[in-house]
Amino acid sequence: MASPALISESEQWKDLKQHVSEIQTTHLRDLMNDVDRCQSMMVEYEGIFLDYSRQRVTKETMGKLFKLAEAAHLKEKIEKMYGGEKINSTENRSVLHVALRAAREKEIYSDGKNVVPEVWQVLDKIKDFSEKVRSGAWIGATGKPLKDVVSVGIGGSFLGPLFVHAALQTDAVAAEYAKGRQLRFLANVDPVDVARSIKDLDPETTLVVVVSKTFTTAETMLNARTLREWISSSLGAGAVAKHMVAVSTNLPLVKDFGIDPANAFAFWDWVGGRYSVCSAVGVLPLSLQYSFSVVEKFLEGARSIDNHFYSAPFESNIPVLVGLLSVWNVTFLGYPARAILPYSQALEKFAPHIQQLSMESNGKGVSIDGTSLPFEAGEIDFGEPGTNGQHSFYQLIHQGRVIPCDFIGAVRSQQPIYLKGEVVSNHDELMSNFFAQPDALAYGKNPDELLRDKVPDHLIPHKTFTGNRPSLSILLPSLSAYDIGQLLAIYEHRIAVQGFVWGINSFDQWGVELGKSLATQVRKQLHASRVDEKPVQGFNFSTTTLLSRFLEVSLSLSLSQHAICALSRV
Ligand SMILES: O=P(O)(O)OC[C@H]1O[C@H](O)[C@H](O)[C@@H](O)[C@@H]1O
Repeated sequence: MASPALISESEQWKDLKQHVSEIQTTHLRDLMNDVDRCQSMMVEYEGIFLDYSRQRVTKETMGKLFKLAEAAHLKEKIEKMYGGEKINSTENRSVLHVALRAAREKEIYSDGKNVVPEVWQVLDKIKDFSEKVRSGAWIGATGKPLKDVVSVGIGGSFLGPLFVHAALQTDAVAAEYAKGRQLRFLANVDPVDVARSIKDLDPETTLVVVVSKTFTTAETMLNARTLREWISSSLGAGAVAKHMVAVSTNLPLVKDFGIDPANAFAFWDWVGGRYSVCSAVGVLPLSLQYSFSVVEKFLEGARSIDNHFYSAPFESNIPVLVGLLSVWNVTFLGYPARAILPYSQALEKFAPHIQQLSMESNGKGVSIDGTSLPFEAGEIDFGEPGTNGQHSFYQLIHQGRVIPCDFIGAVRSQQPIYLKGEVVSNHDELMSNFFAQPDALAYGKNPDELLRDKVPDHLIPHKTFTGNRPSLSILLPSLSAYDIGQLLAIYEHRIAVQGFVWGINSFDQWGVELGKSLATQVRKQLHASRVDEKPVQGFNFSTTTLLSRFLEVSLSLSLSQHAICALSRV
């Protein structure tokens, strides 16, 4: 029998819908008393411990979710992805970020061609180039070694590498390799970001890596031209060849830009931007900073999860479990958001990366066949490292809106401190919160308990915690490059699981196009008004008013003065 066009028409979906009312009668306070249930909701893989007992699910719910996964052909979809089928059907592309971290001898095909050899060709090239730069064998135009790197890119060409960089910065092994070197990122087209990214850097000792899958992204290309100007105005146009390299799928445009194709690092259209951190997009800048050997460990970590995701039964498959739980929370329980709460400062850029990964992948309103979805897909991701978040937005999570939370912690700190005379080490202090918060959310505090605590009557409603707020906990052994690779891959695959079950295309992003094309119209208008004093036209009343005001106030600055201002500040 053919599958229904929409997963929401399946019996398994309807069954879960009905099951919601049963779950609504439960409270986590009671569910947590069932040790057998809790035990069944703990999974371990290579020292990564997942505890999802604080989700609003019973064993029966999980059984129904596994049946839903079957109805959605989850296993087949995963196999299609790994098999290089063009599952990104609106762009007619394979989705093969798993090939980016495949072992050298592995075979993964796209369009009938094993892509692994070319992946390793680029990885070998990165290893060779990064070793040359790091050892001083590759020198700048004035003969000095290049110790600083500015990686210019935005979106998927920025957020993943930034997350990994932030995480490796305090890892003892990685930090040792990074001594005396700096890695910075330039993403925003805001000239303020240009100024920040090159503050106190010397073009003579700086290498600029332009990272853009398409090599057409307006922000990145203007930033790249700006840094090209920064280099050539100081060292001469000939210096660009020694101080600028590129990562892209569009090598002809790299050449047109003036970067020697020999210094271009390729990737392929079967790598989505937000899934590209394991391509040269992340591997090149990170290898320049931390050495290829460290980054290779990161790739190996991601690979271990790729194998786990592909082969583990759903009941013990971490990405599948957390993906199904998110589908349950978003679509069946109606919780629109998810908080990413790493109890680790090293993971401070994890939530921003997951925001793009998740919201650009699953923020869709139609099924893969183009049918409007009669249910909500995608979720609002946000987060901050604990404990900072506790002193900020946790109030809302405890007593306001219900937001399923991901608590992420590590057994070992990257930077342990134990002060003599303190009750616990600094890491144990941090982790006390990691263990306490999920129970506070699950159990809450009821009026009877407050009465027993002699809380005055008028404060009881204010001090009551309803509890029954779902969370899951992921405890990693440590935060080495390997662990970071694993964490990344868990979330990449989790998001794919969600999209596969919802029946959407998680690998396109048409929703970002409209704003871009309207910006092109505005850009033309700004140019015409500033250079030829043309009036604002073709926009609605509000935009015309706002644009005219912007132009009137700033028109006194001519275009050339703008250029001078920007460059002098640079
Ligand atoms: O790497 P690029 O081609 O410069 O693209 C950078 C980013 O811009 C686009 O608008 C997409 O929304 C992102 O998915 C992409 O990562």
